[in-house]
Amino acid sequence: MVKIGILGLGTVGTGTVQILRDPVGRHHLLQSIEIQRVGVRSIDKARVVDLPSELVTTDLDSIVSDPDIDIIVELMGGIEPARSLMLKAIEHGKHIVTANKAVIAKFGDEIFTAANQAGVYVMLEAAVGGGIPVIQPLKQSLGVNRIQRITGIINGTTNYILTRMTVEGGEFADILADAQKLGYAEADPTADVDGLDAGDKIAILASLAFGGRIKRDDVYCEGIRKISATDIAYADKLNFVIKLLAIAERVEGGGVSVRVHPTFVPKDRPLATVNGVYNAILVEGEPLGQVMLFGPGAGAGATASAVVSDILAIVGVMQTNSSHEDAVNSPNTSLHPLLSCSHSHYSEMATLSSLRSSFYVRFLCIDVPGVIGKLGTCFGAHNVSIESIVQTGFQGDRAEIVVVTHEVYEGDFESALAEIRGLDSIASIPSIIRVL
Ligand SMILES: NC(=O)C1=CN([C@@H]2O[C@H](COP(=O)(O)OP(=O)(O)OC[C@H]3O[C@@H](n4cnc5c(N)ncnc54)[C@H](OP(=O)(O)O)[C@@H]3O)[C@@H](O)[C@H]2O)C=CC1
Ligand SMILES: N[C@@H](CC=O)C(=O)O
Ligand code: NA
Repeated sequence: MVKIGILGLGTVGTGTVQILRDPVGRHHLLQSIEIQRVGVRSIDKARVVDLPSELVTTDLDSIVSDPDIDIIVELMGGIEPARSLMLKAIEHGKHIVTANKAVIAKFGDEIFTAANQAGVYVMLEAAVGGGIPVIQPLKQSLGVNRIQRITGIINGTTNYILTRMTVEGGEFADILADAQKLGYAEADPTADVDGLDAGDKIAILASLAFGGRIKRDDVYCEGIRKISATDIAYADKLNFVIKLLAIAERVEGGGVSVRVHPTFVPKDRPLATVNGVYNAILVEGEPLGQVMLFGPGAGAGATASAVVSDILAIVGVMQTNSSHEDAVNSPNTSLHPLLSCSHSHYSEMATLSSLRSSFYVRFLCIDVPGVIGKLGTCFGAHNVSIESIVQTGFQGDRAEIVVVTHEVYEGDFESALAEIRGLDSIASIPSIIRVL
Protein backbone atom coordinates (compact mmCIF):
# COMPACT_ATOMS: atom_id res chain seq x y z
CA MET A 1 0.00 0.00 0.00
CA VAL A 2 1.07 3.58 -0.67
CA LYS A 3 0.39 5.73 2.39
CA ILE A 4 -0.64 9.35 2.08
CA GLY A 5 -0.92 12.21 4.53
CA ILE A 6 -3.46 14.90 3.71
CA LEU A 7 -2.97 18.46 4.99
CA GLY A 8 -6.39 20.15 4.98
CA LEU A 9 -9.92 18.77 5.06
CA GLY A 10 -11.90 21.69 3.61
CA THR A 11 -13.62 21.81 0.22
CA VAL A 12 -10.87 20.05 -1.77
CA GLY A 13 -9.62 17.82 1.06
CA THR A 14 -13.13 16.49 1.61
CA GLY A 15 -13.61 15.84 -2.13
CA THR A 16 -10.28 14.01 -2.19
CA VAL A 17 -11.16 11.75 0.75
CA GLN A 18 -14.53 11.01 -0.85
CA ILE A 19 -12.91 9.77 -4.09
CA LEU A 20 -10.29 7.74 -2.24
CA ARG A 21 -12.93 6.05 -0.11
CA ASP A 22 -15.12 5.19 -3.09
CA PRO A 23 -12.74 3.46 -5.51
CA VAL A 24 -15.11 1.09 -7.30
CA GLY A 25 -15.36 1.79 -11.03
CA ARG A 26 -12.33 4.08 -10.97
CA HIS A 27 -8.68 3.29 -11.72
CA HIS A 28 -7.62 0.05 -9.99
CA LEU A 29 -4.48 1.71 -8.53
CA LEU A 30 -6.77 3.68 -6.18
CA GLN A 31 -7.10 0.51 -4.20
CA SER A 32 -3.40 0.61 -3.32
CA ILE A 33 -3.70 3.99 -1.59
CA GLU A 34 -4.28 4.32 2.14
CA ILE A 35 -4.97 7.52 4.06
CA GLN A 36 -2.53 7.45 6.97
CA ARG A 37 -3.14 10.86 8.60
CA VAL A 38 -5.20 14.01 7.95
CA GLY A 39 -4.15 17.40 9.32
CA VAL A 40 -6.63 20.17 10.15
CA ARG A 41 -6.69 23.44 12.10
CA SER A 42 -9.77 22.80 14.28
CA ILE A 43 -10.17 19.27 15.57
CA ASP A 44 -13.75 19.84 16.77
CA LYS A 45 -15.19 21.15 13.50
CA ALA A 46 -18.08 19.13 12.05
CA ARG A 47 -16.88 17.26 8.94
CA VAL A 48 -18.74 16.02 5.88
CA VAL A 49 -16.59 12.88 5.83
CA ASP A 50 -16.51 10.63 8.83
CA LEU A 51 -12.88 9.68 9.51
CA PRO A 52 -11.64 7.62 12.49
CA SER A 53 -10.62 10.15 15.13
CA GLU A 54 -7.07 8.71 15.42
CA LEU A 55 -6.44 9.67 11.77
CA VAL A 56 -7.15 13.37 12.28
CA THR A 57 -4.67 15.67 13.98
CA THR A 58 -3.71 19.32 14.34
CA ASP A 59 -0.04 18.34 14.51
CA LEU A 60 0.83 18.78 10.84
CA ASP A 61 4.58 18.59 11.52
CA SER A 62 4.15 15.01 12.67
CA ILE A 63 2.46 14.14 9.35
CA VAL A 64 5.21 15.52 7.10
CA SER A 65 7.87 13.70 9.10
CA ASP A 66 5.94 10.41 9.52
CA PRO A 67 8.28 7.70 8.17
CA ASP A 68 5.34 5.56 7.01
CA ILE A 69 3.96 8.24 4.67
CA ASP A 70 5.02 8.27 0.99
CA ILE A 71 3.00 11.20 -0.38
CA ILE A 72 1.93 14.46 1.24
CA VAL A 73 -1.23 15.97 -0.25
CA GLU A 74 -1.24 19.68 0.61
CA LEU A 75 -4.79 21.08 0.48
CA MET A 76 -4.69 23.78 3.15
CA GLY A 77 -3.91 26.80 0.95
CA GLY A 78 -2.03 30.02 1.75
CA ILE A 79 1.71 30.56 1.93
CA GLU A 80 2.62 29.60 5.49
CA PRO A 81 2.66 27.07 7.01
CA ALA A 82 2.03 25.34 3.63
CA ARG A 83 5.46 26.28 2.24
CA SER A 84 7.45 25.15 5.30
CA LEU A 85 5.46 21.92 5.61
CA MET A 86 6.04 21.07 1.95
CA LEU A 87 9.77 21.75 2.28
CA LYS A 88 9.95 19.65 5.41
CA ALA A 89 8.06 16.81 3.70
CA ILE A 90 10.50 16.98 0.75
CA GLU A 91 13.39 16.90 3.17
CA HIS A 92 11.89 13.68 4.54
CA GLY A 93 11.81 12.20 1.03
CA LYS A 94 8.05 12.51 0.46
CA HIS A 95 6.40 13.27 -2.86
CA ILE A 96 4.02 16.23 -2.89
CA VAL A 97 0.63 16.70 -4.48
CA THR A 98 -0.75 20.22 -4.08
CA ALA A 99 -3.64 22.40 -5.24
CA ASN A 100 -1.89 25.50 -3.92
CA LYS A 101 -1.11 27.85 -6.81
CA ALA A 102 -0.29 30.74 -4.48
CA VAL A 103 2.66 28.96 -2.88
CA ILE A 104 3.89 27.43 -6.16
CA ALA A 105 3.73 30.74 -8.07
CA LYS A 106 5.70 32.51 -5.33
CA PHE A 107 7.99 29.78 -4.00
CA GLY A 108 8.00 27.22 -6.83
CA ASP A 109 11.69 27.95 -7.39
CA GLU A 110 12.60 26.89 -3.85
CA ILE A 111 10.15 23.97 -3.73
CA PHE A 112 11.09 22.43 -7.10
CA THR A 113 14.81 22.86 -6.47
CA ALA A 114 14.45 21.06 -3.14
CA ALA A 115 12.30 18.35 -4.74
CA ASN A 116 14.76 17.73 -7.56
CA GLN A 117 17.59 17.46 -5.05
CA ALA A 118 15.61 15.04 -2.90
CA GLY A 119 14.48 12.98 -5.92
CA VAL A 120 10.77 13.48 -5.28
CA TYR A 121 7.87 14.75 -7.39
CA VAL A 122 5.76 17.87 -6.84
CA MET A 123 2.49 17.49 -8.73
CA LEU A 124 0.03 20.37 -9.10
CA GLU A 125 -2.69 19.55 -11.64
CA ALA A 126 -5.37 20.89 -9.29
CA ALA A 127 -3.62 24.24 -8.92
CA VAL A 128 -4.67 25.52 -12.37
CA GLY A 129 -8.08 25.10 -13.96
CA GLY A 130 -9.36 22.90 -11.10
CA GLY A 131 -10.47 19.63 -12.70
CA ILE A 132 -9.30 20.52 -16.23
CA PRO A 133 -6.19 18.58 -17.20
CA VAL A 134 -3.79 21.36 -18.23
CA ILE A 135 -0.52 20.94 -16.31
CA GLN A 136 0.16 17.39 -17.52
CA PRO A 137 -0.98 18.16 -21.09
CA LEU A 138 1.46 21.09 -21.22
CA LYS A 139 4.25 18.86 -19.90
CA GLN A 140 3.42 15.83 -22.04
CA SER A 141 0.78 15.76 -24.80
CA LEU A 142 1.53 19.31 -25.98
CA GLY A 143 5.18 19.19 -24.98
CA VAL A 144 6.64 19.08 -28.48
CA ASN A 145 4.89 22.26 -29.61
CA ARG A 146 6.44 25.72 -29.60
CA ILE A 147 3.84 27.52 -27.54
CA GLN A 148 3.13 31.04 -28.77
CA ARG A 149 0.27 32.04 -26.50
CA ILE A 150 -2.02 30.84 -23.71
CA THR A 151 -5.29 32.69 -23.15
CA GLY A 152 -7.34 31.48 -20.24
CA ILE A 153 -10.38 32.02 -18.10
CA ILE A 154 -8.76 30.47 -15.04
CA ASN A 155 -10.61 31.86 -12.07
CA GLY A 156 -13.97 30.22 -11.45
CA THR A 157 -15.15 32.75 -8.86
CA THR A 158 -14.76 35.83 -11.07
CA ASN A 159 -16.19 34.05 -14.10
CA TYR A 160 -19.18 33.04 -11.98
CA ILE A 161 -19.59 36.65 -10.78
CA LEU A 162 -19.23 38.21 -14.26
CA THR A 163 -21.61 35.65 -15.78
CA ARG A 164 -24.33 36.32 -13.22
CA MET A 165 -23.83 40.10 -13.42
CA THR A 166 -24.25 39.79 -17.22
CA VAL A 167 -27.17 37.39 -17.27
CA GLU A 168 -29.27 38.59 -14.34
CA GLY A 169 -27.75 41.94 -13.42
CA GLY A 170 -27.24 40.90 -9.76
CA GLU A 171 -25.18 42.75 -7.16
CA PHE A 172 -21.46 41.98 -6.99
CA ALA A 173 -21.38 41.41 -3.20
CA ASP A 174 -24.38 39.01 -3.19
CA ILE A 175 -22.97 36.93 -6.04
CA LEU A 176 -19.54 36.75 -4.40
CA ALA A 177 -21.23 35.48 -1.21
CA ASP A 178 -22.86 32.70 -3.29
CA ALA A 179 -19.47 31.78 -4.82
CA GLN A 180 -18.07 31.49 -1.29
CA LYS A 181 -20.98 29.27 -0.21
CA LEU A 182 -20.39 27.02 -3.23
CA GLY A 183 -16.73 26.54 -2.20
CA TYR A 184 -15.30 28.29 -5.29
CA ALA A 185 -13.64 31.30 -3.64
CA GLU A 186 -10.28 31.41 -1.86
CA ALA A 187 -10.23 31.74 1.93
CA ASP A 188 -9.58 35.45 1.26
CA PRO A 189 -11.68 36.18 -1.85
CA THR A 190 -9.59 39.29 -2.54
CA ALA A 191 -7.21 36.90 -4.32
CA ASP A 192 -10.00 36.00 -6.74
CA VAL A 193 -11.57 39.41 -7.19
CA ASP A 194 -8.31 41.32 -7.71
CA GLY A 195 -6.95 38.88 -10.28
CA LEU A 196 -4.19 37.58 -7.99
CA ASP A 197 -5.32 33.95 -8.07
CA ALA A 198 -5.46 34.06 -11.88
CA GLY A 199 -2.03 35.75 -11.75
CA ASP A 200 -0.61 32.83 -9.75
CA LYS A 201 -2.11 30.35 -12.20
CA ILE A 202 -0.95 32.05 -15.41
CA ALA A 203 2.57 32.38 -13.95
CA ILE A 204 2.57 28.58 -13.53
CA LEU A 205 1.21 27.98 -17.05
CA ALA A 206 3.70 30.44 -18.59
CA SER A 207 6.56 28.71 -16.84
CA LEU A 208 5.49 25.34 -18.31
CA ALA A 209 4.69 26.73 -21.76
CA PHE A 210 7.88 28.74 -22.23
CA GLY A 211 10.26 26.54 -20.22
CA GLY A 212 11.52 29.30 -17.92
CA ARG A 213 10.52 30.36 -14.44
CA ILE A 214 8.42 33.50 -14.01
CA LYS A 215 8.89 35.93 -11.14
CA ARG A 216 5.43 36.42 -9.67
CA ASP A 217 5.99 40.18 -9.30
CA ASP A 218 6.43 40.43 -13.08
CA VAL A 219 2.84 39.34 -13.69
CA TYR A 220 0.53 42.32 -14.29
CA CYS A 221 -2.78 41.78 -12.43
CA GLU A 222 -5.96 43.76 -12.72
CA GLY A 223 -9.19 42.34 -11.22
CA ILE A 224 -12.91 42.82 -11.74
CA ARG A 225 -13.73 45.20 -8.88
CA LYS A 226 -14.21 48.18 -11.21
CA ILE A 227 -16.43 46.40 -13.74
CA SER A 228 -19.81 48.11 -13.59
CA ALA A 229 -23.27 47.25 -14.89
CA THR A 230 -22.78 50.16 -17.33
CA ASP A 231 -19.69 48.54 -18.88
CA ILE A 232 -21.42 45.17 -19.07
CA ALA A 233 -24.32 46.84 -20.91
CA TYR A 234 -21.96 48.65 -23.32
CA ALA A 235 -20.09 45.41 -23.98
CA ASP A 236 -23.37 43.75 -24.87
CA LYS A 237 -24.40 46.60 -27.20
CA LEU A 238 -21.03 46.43 -28.97
CA ASN A 239 -21.31 42.61 -29.32
CA PHE A 240 -18.80 41.65 -26.61
CA VAL A 241 -18.86 39.98 -23.19
CA ILE A 242 -16.49 40.93 -20.38
CA LYS A 243 -14.20 38.13 -19.14
CA LEU A 244 -11.24 38.12 -16.77
CA LEU A 245 -8.53 36.81 -19.10
CA ALA A 246 -5.10 35.56 -18.13
CA ILE A 247 -2.68 35.77 -21.03
CA ALA A 248 0.87 34.53 -21.46
CA GLU A 249 2.54 35.13 -24.81
CA ARG A 250 5.83 35.45 -26.58
CA VAL A 251 6.20 39.04 -27.70
CA GLU A 252 7.55 40.10 -31.07
CA GLY A 253 10.92 41.69 -30.40
CA GLY A 254 11.73 39.35 -27.52
CA GLY A 255 10.58 38.29 -24.09
CA VAL A 256 7.30 37.02 -22.78
CA SER A 257 4.33 38.87 -21.37
CA VAL A 258 2.22 37.43 -18.57
CA ARG A 259 -0.85 39.34 -17.46
CA VAL A 260 -4.39 39.24 -16.09
CA HIS A 261 -7.06 41.81 -16.86
CA PRO A 262 -10.75 42.15 -17.64
CA THR A 263 -11.22 42.00 -21.40
CA PHE A 264 -13.96 42.67 -23.95
CA VAL A 265 -14.22 39.31 -25.76
CA PRO A 266 -16.13 39.24 -29.08
CA LYS A 267 -19.29 37.17 -28.62
CA ASP A 268 -18.35 34.86 -31.50
CA ARG A 269 -15.09 33.66 -29.84
CA PRO A 270 -15.27 30.30 -28.00
CA LEU A 271 -13.92 31.95 -24.80
CA ALA A 272 -16.99 34.22 -24.74
CA THR A 273 -19.22 31.21 -24.22
CA VAL A 274 -17.39 29.96 -21.11
CA ASN A 275 -19.76 30.78 -18.26
CA GLY A 276 -20.25 30.31 -14.54
CA VAL A 277 -17.58 28.38 -12.65
CA TYR A 278 -16.29 26.88 -15.92
CA ASN A 279 -12.73 27.64 -17.01
CA ALA A 280 -11.13 27.36 -20.43
CA ILE A 281 -7.53 27.50 -21.55
CA LEU A 282 -6.75 28.21 -25.21
CA VAL A 283 -3.26 27.03 -26.12
CA GLU A 284 -1.72 28.19 -29.40
CA GLY A 285 1.40 26.43 -30.60
CA GLU A 286 3.36 25.27 -33.59
CA PRO A 287 2.68 22.95 -35.33
CA LEU A 288 -0.57 22.02 -33.55
CA GLY A 289 -2.47 25.30 -33.94
CA GLN A 290 -5.17 25.93 -31.36
CA VAL A 291 -6.40 23.63 -28.61
CA MET A 292 -8.98 24.67 -26.04
CA LEU A 293 -9.23 22.84 -22.73
CA PHE A 294 -12.59 23.37 -21.01
CA GLY A 295 -14.19 22.21 -17.78
CA PRO A 296 -15.09 23.02 -14.17
CA GLY A 297 -12.43 25.35 -12.76
CA ALA A 298 -13.30 25.07 -9.06
CA GLY A 299 -15.41 23.10 -6.62
CA ALA A 300 -14.83 20.03 -4.46
CA GLY A 301 -15.33 17.11 -6.86
CA ALA A 302 -13.70 18.70 -9.91
CA THR A 303 -10.60 19.79 -8.04
CA ALA A 304 -10.33 16.52 -6.13
CA SER A 305 -10.40 14.68 -9.49
CA ALA A 306 -7.14 16.46 -10.40
CA VAL A 307 -5.63 15.87 -6.94
CA VAL A 308 -6.32 12.14 -6.94
CA SER A 309 -5.09 11.79 -10.54
CA ASP A 310 -1.76 13.28 -9.44
CA ILE A 311 -1.60 10.87 -6.50
CA LEU A 312 -2.29 8.06 -8.98
CA ALA A 313 0.51 9.22 -11.31
CA ILE A 314 3.00 9.05 -8.45
CA VAL A 315 1.70 5.68 -7.31
CA GLY A 316 2.13 4.45 -10.88
CA VAL A 317 5.75 5.60 -11.01
CA MET A 318 6.40 4.14 -7.55
CA GLN A 319 5.04 0.79 -8.60
CA THR A 320 7.16 0.66 -11.76
CA ASN A 321 10.18 1.95 -9.93
CA SER A 322 10.80 -0.38 -7.04
CA SER A 323 13.69 1.90 -6.09
CA HIS A 324 11.39 4.27 -4.20
CA GLU A 325 13.08 3.26 -0.98
CA ASP A 326 16.36 4.30 -2.59
CA ALA A 327 14.84 7.65 -3.57
CA VAL A 328 14.04 8.30 0.06
CA ASN A 329 17.45 7.26 1.25
CA SER A 330 19.72 8.55 -1.47
CA PRO A 331 19.01 11.97 -2.97
CA ASN A 332 19.40 12.83 -6.67
CA THR A 333 17.93 9.60 -8.01
CA SER A 334 16.59 10.19 -11.50
CA LEU A 335 13.08 11.54 -11.82
CA HIS A 336 10.71 10.90 -14.71
CA PRO A 337 11.47 13.88 -17.00
CA LEU A 338 7.83 14.35 -18.03
CA LEU A 339 6.56 14.51 -14.45
CA SER A 340 9.29 16.59 -12.81
CA CYS A 341 10.33 20.22 -13.28
CA SER A 342 13.23 20.39 -15.70
CA HIS A 343 14.11 24.09 -15.93
CA SER A 344 15.67 26.49 -13.45
CA HIS A 345 16.38 29.72 -15.38
CA TYR A 346 14.00 32.70 -15.51
CA SER A 347 12.21 33.86 -18.68
CA GLU A 348 13.01 37.29 -20.04
CA MET A 349 9.96 39.51 -19.62
CA ALA A 350 8.59 42.07 -22.11
CA THR A 351 7.33 45.44 -20.84
CA LEU A 352 3.61 46.17 -20.91
CA SER A 353 4.20 49.31 -23.00
CA SER A 354 5.65 47.20 -25.83
CA LEU A 355 2.46 45.13 -26.16
CA ARG A 356 -0.26 45.84 -28.68
CA SER A 357 -3.92 45.92 -27.62
CA SER A 358 -7.23 47.45 -28.53
CA PHE A 359 -9.01 49.40 -25.80
CA TYR A 360 -12.54 50.34 -24.79
CA VAL A 361 -12.60 53.63 -22.87
CA ARG A 362 -15.58 55.35 -21.27
CA PHE A 363 -15.31 59.08 -20.62
CA LEU A 364 -17.60 61.36 -18.64
CA CYS A 365 -17.42 64.87 -20.08
CA ILE A 366 -18.38 68.29 -18.82
CA ASP A 367 -18.82 70.18 -22.03
CA VAL A 368 -20.11 68.28 -25.04
CA PRO A 369 -19.48 70.50 -28.10
CA GLY A 370 -16.00 69.86 -29.49
CA VAL A 371 -15.04 67.13 -27.01
CA ILE A 372 -15.14 64.31 -29.54
CA GLY A 373 -12.81 66.33 -31.80
CA LYS A 374 -10.39 66.97 -28.94
CA LEU A 375 -10.34 63.28 -28.00
CA GLY A 376 -9.66 62.33 -31.64
CA THR A 377 -6.82 64.86 -31.84
CA CYS A 378 -5.15 63.65 -28.62
CA PHE A 379 -5.38 59.99 -29.61
CA GLY A 380 -4.15 60.76 -33.15
CA ALA A 381 -1.16 62.73 -31.82
CA HIS A 382 0.00 59.57 -30.03
CA ASN A 383 -0.58 57.12 -32.93
CA VAL A 384 -3.75 55.74 -31.40
CA SER A 385 -6.25 55.14 -34.17
CA ILE A 386 -9.90 54.94 -33.26
CA GLU A 387 -12.27 52.26 -34.47
CA SER A 388 -15.42 53.89 -33.10
CA ILE A 389 -16.33 56.89 -30.98
CA VAL A 390 -19.89 57.51 -29.84
CA GLN A 391 -21.67 59.81 -27.45
CA THR A 392 -24.30 57.54 -26.05
CA GLY A 393 -26.17 59.51 -23.42
CA PHE A 394 -25.80 61.15 -20.04
CA GLN A 395 -24.89 60.01 -16.51
CA GLY A 396 -26.44 62.83 -14.46
CA ASP A 397 -25.20 66.04 -16.06
CA ARG A 398 -22.14 64.36 -17.61
CA ALA A 399 -22.11 63.36 -21.25
CA GLU A 400 -20.89 59.82 -21.73
CA ILE A 401 -18.54 59.09 -24.63
CA VAL A 402 -17.32 55.61 -25.49
CA VAL A 403 -14.21 55.01 -27.61
CA VAL A 404 -12.95 51.72 -29.02
CA THR A 405 -9.43 51.90 -30.46
CA HIS A 406 -7.71 49.79 -33.07
CA GLU A 407 -4.76 47.68 -31.91
CA VAL A 408 -2.12 50.12 -30.62
CA TYR A 409 1.03 50.07 -28.50
CA GLU A 410 0.03 50.21 -24.82
CA GLY A 411 2.74 52.84 -24.29
CA ASP A 412 1.18 55.13 -26.96
CA PHE A 413 -2.26 54.61 -25.47
CA GLU A 414 -1.01 55.57 -21.99
CA SER A 415 0.63 58.74 -23.37
CA ALA A 416 -2.61 59.73 -25.13
CA LEU A 417 -4.61 59.15 -21.93
CA ALA A 418 -2.18 61.25 -19.88
CA GLU A 419 -2.85 64.17 -22.24
CA ILE A 420 -6.61 63.54 -22.30
CA ARG A 421 -6.77 63.54 -18.48
CA GLY A 422 -5.52 67.14 -18.64
CA LEU A 423 -8.42 68.34 -20.87
CA ASP A 424 -10.84 70.67 -19.05
CA SER A 425 -13.84 68.96 -20.61
CA ILE A 426 -12.97 65.48 -19.27
CA ALA A 427 -14.56 65.01 -15.84
CA SER A 428 -13.47 61.41 -15.36
CA ILE A 429 -12.51 58.18 -17.12
CA PRO A 430 -14.51 55.52 -15.25
CA SER A 431 -13.47 52.57 -17.44
CA ILE A 432 -10.53 51.43 -19.50
CA ILE A 433 -10.83 47.81 -20.61
CA ARG A 434 -8.70 45.92 -23.13
CA VAL A 435 -10.40 44.34 -26.13
CA LEU A 436 -9.40 40.90 -27.46
N1 LIG B 1 -11.97 25.34 -3.56
C1 LIG B 1 -11.65 25.15 -4.83
O1 LIG B 1 -12.51 25.03 -5.72
C2 LIG B 1 -10.23 25.06 -5.23
C3 LIG B 1 -9.21 25.22 -4.33
N2 LIG B 1 -7.92 25.12 -4.73
C4 LIG B 1 -6.85 25.22 -3.75
O2 LIG B 1 -6.97 24.12 -2.85
C5 LIG B 1 -6.46 24.49 -1.57
C6 LIG B 1 -7.54 24.21 -0.53
O3 LIG B 1 -8.67 24.98 -0.85
P1 LIG B 1 -10.07 24.71 -0.12
O4 LIG B 1 -10.28 23.28 0.09
O5 LIG B 1 -11.07 25.49 -0.90
O6 LIG B 1 -9.81 25.44 1.28
P2 LIG B 1 -10.66 25.34 2.62
O7 LIG B 1 -10.51 26.67 3.28
O8 LIG B 1 -12.02 24.83 2.34
O9 LIG B 1 -9.87 24.22 3.46
C7 LIG B 1 -8.63 24.44 4.01
C8 LIG B 1 -8.31 23.29 4.95
O10 LIG B 1 -6.99 23.44 5.43
C9 LIG B 1 -6.98 23.46 6.85
N3 LIG B 1 -6.00 24.45 7.26
C10 LIG B 1 -5.84 25.70 6.80
N4 LIG B 1 -4.84 26.33 7.42
C11 LIG B 1 -4.36 25.46 8.34
C12 LIG B 1 -3.34 25.51 9.31
N5 LIG B 1 -2.61 26.60 9.48
N6 LIG B 1 -3.13 24.41 10.07
C13 LIG B 1 -3.87 23.31 9.90
N7 LIG B 1 -4.86 23.18 8.99
C14 LIG B 1 -5.10 24.25 8.22
C15 LIG B 1 -8.37 23.83 7.29
O11 LIG B 1 -8.62 23.26 8.54
P3 LIG B 1 -10.04 23.40 9.29
O12 LIG B 1 -11.01 22.62 8.44
O13 LIG B 1 -9.85 22.78 10.61
O14 LIG B 1 -10.36 24.86 9.31
C16 LIG B 1 -9.21 23.22 6.16
O15 LIG B 1 -9.52 21.88 6.46
C17 LIG B 1 -6.07 25.97 -1.70
O16 LIG B 1 -4.71 26.04 -2.01
C18 LIG B 1 -6.90 26.45 -2.89
O17 LIG B 1 -6.32 27.56 -3.54
C19 LIG B 1 -7.57 24.82 -6.02
C20 LIG B 1 -8.54 24.65 -6.96
C21 LIG B 1 -9.95 24.79 -6.65
N1 LIG C 1 -10.73 30.37 -6.06
C1 LIG C 1 -10.35 29.61 -7.21
C2 LIG C 1 -10.45 28.15 -6.90
C3 LIG C 1 -9.78 27.34 -7.89
O1 LIG C 1 -8.59 27.47 -8.19
C4 LIG C 1 -11.28 29.94 -8.37
O2 LIG C 1 -12.32 30.56 -8.13
O3 LIG C 1 -10.94 29.62 -9.51
NA1 NA D 1 -6.09 21.32 -13.60
